[in-house]
Amino acid sequence: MNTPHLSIHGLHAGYGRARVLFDIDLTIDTGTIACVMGRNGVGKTTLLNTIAGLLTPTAGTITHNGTDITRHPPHTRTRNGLAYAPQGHATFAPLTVADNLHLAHRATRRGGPELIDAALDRFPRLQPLLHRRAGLLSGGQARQLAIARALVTDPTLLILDEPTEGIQPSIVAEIEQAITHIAAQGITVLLVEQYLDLALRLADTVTVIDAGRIVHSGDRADLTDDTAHALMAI
Ligand SMILES: Nc1ncnc2c1ncn2[C@@H]1O[C@H](COP(=O)(O)OP(=O)(O)OP(=O)(O)O)[C@@H](O)[C@H]1O
Repeated sequence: MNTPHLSIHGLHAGYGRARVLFDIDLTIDTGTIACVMGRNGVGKTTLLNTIAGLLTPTAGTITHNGTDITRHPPHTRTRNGLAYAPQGHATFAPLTVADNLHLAHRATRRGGPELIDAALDRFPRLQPLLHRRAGLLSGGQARQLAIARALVTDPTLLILDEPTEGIQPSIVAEIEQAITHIAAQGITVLLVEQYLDLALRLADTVTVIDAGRIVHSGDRADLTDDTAHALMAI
């Protein structure tokens, strides 16, 4: 039996008086890929931001690796092995690819320089671009850099918000392969993904959110593609 790596209980969150998430319960086992799905604006990014510590929940608890991190600031969560690649191009545009990786690596003080080599092995497309400014990368290259930046912090939990959004198919396939390898290394992956087919290929568990509440949560293996499509059409 797997050990729960991330446990969320009774989580409520929002922005001021705008309440967005209601009573979220979610448990993710070590080394599995959990996919959170739902239509635009249902609260997926809000959930990830709350887990990463960018937003303080109004109620509930978040436990990572056995530690209650609900009130921990984001940098403490990162030092304890949580890495977050947010939506969009989460890189420092004026810095080179190499400097982006070194900066992220130094910030956490977890592991040695071999982490940078390992991240580049995972995304070989970045290797010849090491001296290019991140702001000059294509959308797909920037997305790979954002995930590589998360990887060099030596995470035990990798959180990815729509890693394939707006990206050409060949790079989507590379990102899919990288996520599979990352989980096979024992890293737990929490993924928000709008592209249903990709999500269903990658996921061990699927959680569907609608209007800030979980409307489905379970093993991917127990979900037929038809049911998945029906859930996403809610
Ligand atoms: N900073 C903010 N201040 C106020 N309201 C916000 C803020 N960010 C998001 N919201 C609102 O919270 C709700 C949930 O947004 P969220 O980004 O979490 O949804 P989502 O499911 O990730 O959608 P998408 O797929 O479009 O990213 C939406 O109604 C959104 O307008």
